Amino acid sequence: MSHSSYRVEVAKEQFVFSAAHFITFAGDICERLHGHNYGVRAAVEGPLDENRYVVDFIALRDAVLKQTQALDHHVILPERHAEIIVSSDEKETTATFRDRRWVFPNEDCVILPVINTTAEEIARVIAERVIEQTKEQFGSAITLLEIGVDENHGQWGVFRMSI
Ligand SMILES: Nc1nc2c(c(=O)[nH]1)N=C([C@H](O)[C@H](O)COP(=O)(O)OP(=O)(O)OP(=O)(O)O)CN2
Repeated sequence: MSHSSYRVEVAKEQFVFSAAHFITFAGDICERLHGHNYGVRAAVEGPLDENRYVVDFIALRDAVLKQTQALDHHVILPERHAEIIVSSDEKETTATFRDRRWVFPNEDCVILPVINTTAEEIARVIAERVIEQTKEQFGSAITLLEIGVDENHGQWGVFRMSI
């Protein structure tokens, strides 16, 4: 049986956010704090509406842009890592990994509901927020949302959710 679908994609030059992070990998290796100029793209699938749109890609563009701007020029920290412990007081946010410690002004930080601040996990958080932000406008029109986050000129983490 053949299968056909419609899809809109947005991959704009403005979808860049410059942010600092560090991840752990291979069990107990913890990167040094470093930055990336992250790129983002988004795609939505679903049937065509009365405009012959899947969704208005201007609305999708604006929703993605809001999320990239929220991350731009911040330090991205994980909320759910077992060993990177993040805590904030009224002024500062402190992250620790074993005997290492980083301290930042609160306003410089974005703490995300992720285990590790990988491109894949950042993509998931952006996807969840885009869905939340557009749910009234897009309603039940969309069957799939995909968000890609590029860490370094072609190294993409992609999250796809069926809706
Ligand atoms: N699937 C994933 N793999 C990797 C991720 C990721 O998010 N998902 N992340 C990393 C690290 O964050 C790493 O810092 C990637 O940064 P990058 O600068 O690309 O790494 P390089 O060591 O190659 O840096 P250069 O400065 O370009 O030499 C790793 N893997």
